[in-house]
Amino acid sequence: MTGSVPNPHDTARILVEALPYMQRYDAATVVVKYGGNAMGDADAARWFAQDVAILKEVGINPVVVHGGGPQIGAMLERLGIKSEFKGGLRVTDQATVEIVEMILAGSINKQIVATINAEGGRAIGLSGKDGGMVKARKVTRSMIDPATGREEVVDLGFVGEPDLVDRTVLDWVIASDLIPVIAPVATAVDGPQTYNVNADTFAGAVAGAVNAKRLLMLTDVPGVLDKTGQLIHRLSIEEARRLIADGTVSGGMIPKVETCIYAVEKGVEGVVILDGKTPHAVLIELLTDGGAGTLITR
Ligand SMILES: Nc1ncnc2c1ncn2[C@@H]1O[C@H](COP(=O)(O)OP(=O)(O)O)[C@@H](O)[C@H]1O
Ligand SMILES: CC(=O)N[C@@H](CCC(=O)OP(=O)(O)O)C(=O)O
Repeated sequence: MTGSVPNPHDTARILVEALPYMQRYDAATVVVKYGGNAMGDADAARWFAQDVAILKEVGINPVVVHGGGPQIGAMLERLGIKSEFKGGLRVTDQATVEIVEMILAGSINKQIVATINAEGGRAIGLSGKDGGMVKARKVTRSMIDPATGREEVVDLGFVGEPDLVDRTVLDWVIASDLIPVIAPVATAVDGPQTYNVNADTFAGAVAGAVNAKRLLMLTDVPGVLDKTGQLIHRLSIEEARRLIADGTVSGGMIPKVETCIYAVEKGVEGVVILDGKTPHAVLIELLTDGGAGTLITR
């Protein structure tokens, strides 16, 4: 940022240009999934926090769901705990789930809350456990074993997917001047066991439950890329499914695109996968013509 003072006329023009967008999203809920790879440096964290605080201030209701995959990975490595991903999901034993909760619901959640608050917002940190918001069931996946070529069921341990979302607490928070910031850990449907939930999947479940108008998925790539590395600007659900099936979409992008499909089917009007490291990505996407990334719609 330069230190130059903006011309007041330019500021007024910018605000007027944003007016139709503010009206379009007035009182709407927008779920923003803030991926661990999108978090970047202190400047990027501040831009994100400013965007979220401004949205709330102009009458839009942001709900932040955050990840932290790389940060969990770094802590597991420091502790000498081996970790592997299968189909984009972290295999999670009891020791790992304890670290996952510590990093997600602890340090990262509080860091995001503190940064939003430092920018004048009023954020409150929650996890899927709070208020019984999200109950998870164990994920079962069958995958092709590369060694044998045979399909087999893989046990991912304490990896869950949202089974029930109770929106009661979220509704209270959304109706207040608080901005909810949610870590993707949940309890089991049938007891207090902690489950590690992929943050994309979690964000999709929350967006569906609160009838969000938009779901923004902030990551570290410009959006969904085709086989030649070019950005795909728009995708239908069918096209998105095809990209997963033919392997164009792989790794961490799989749960992201699956989530987009789920959210659109649940009635979210549009889901956008975009680069969260570009300055003010959220504001530009919602309040200007300059939206970037991949828009997935019906
Ligand atoms: N077709 C694709 N287009 C874009 N990214 C892809 C694609 N296939 C796989 N990826 C990978 O998915 C990653 C994003 O997922 P992930 O690392 O889980 O991000 P986040 O932490 O933001 O959730 C990208 O950095 C990229 O390496
Ligand atoms: C089951 C599973 O894979 N959980 C994820 C939760 C965090 C996450 O999803 O973070 P990002 O959004 O930064 O990728 C993990 O353990 O890394």
